[in-house]
Amino acid sequence: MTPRVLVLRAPGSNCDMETAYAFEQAGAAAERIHVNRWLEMPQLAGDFQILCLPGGFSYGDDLGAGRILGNQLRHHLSDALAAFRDQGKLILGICNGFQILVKSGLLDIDDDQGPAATLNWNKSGRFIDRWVTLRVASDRCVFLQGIEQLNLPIAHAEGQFLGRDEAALDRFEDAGQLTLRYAKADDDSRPYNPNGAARDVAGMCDRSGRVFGLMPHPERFIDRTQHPQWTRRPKFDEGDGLQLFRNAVQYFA
Ligand SMILES: NC(=O)CC[C@H](N)C(=O)O
Repeated sequence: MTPRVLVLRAPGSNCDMETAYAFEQAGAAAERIHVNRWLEMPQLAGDFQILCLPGGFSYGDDLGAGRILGNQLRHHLSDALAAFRDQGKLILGICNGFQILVKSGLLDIDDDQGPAATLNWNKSGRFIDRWVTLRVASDRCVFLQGIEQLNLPIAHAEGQFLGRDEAALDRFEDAGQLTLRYAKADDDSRPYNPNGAARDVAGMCDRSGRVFGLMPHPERFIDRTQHPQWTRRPKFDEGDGLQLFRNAVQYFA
């Protein structure tokens, strides 16, 4: 079966086309749909197997990155999203999409005291645009199956993952949710954790492993020529990000 992907657009999304392209390269059929169409017709998600929240600056990052779209999902599309999750489907949030997922309540972050983790401004207080090395830290996440290490670009201002306290981080860790971490690379002397994230977290999943959000951009490394050093590296076939999308497609095979 060819899974159908709903790539959700909102005012300020800017990675929706690349993300739809990445899913198509991996064998899915992707459609970009504006959030206002989904709000008019919540049942339209029933025709899709994967929901993807792409990167960008939804609603201009007003009130904090991802806050407004996260609230729209939480308050106006909660039934449609709960049905989507309960049917065993997949949800992926990339960069701004991760910020939206954190604020939407879909990542099993909230407890009886409210959200136990958030994405804060980068420690440097600046937007950071560079490549990072990542390692997969648990086998919980559907999207990361069979992947150990990745090289991907980041481009964000509000990407510092923080837990409410160490106990909250321990709970996520024990559940295998802190799946993707920034990692040291031998050939790179820059700080390996670019934004000061707690426990080097670059991405996390929900307890089922079917909802996943990450700050780096896998859709920006599909083809090997997208890597800044592709002519100097030993020959390789494809970008590191492609396998992540392929894993999502293969989940429905
Ligand atoms: N690339 C993106 O998705 C940017 C995310 C967000 N707007 C930030 O700057 O933090």
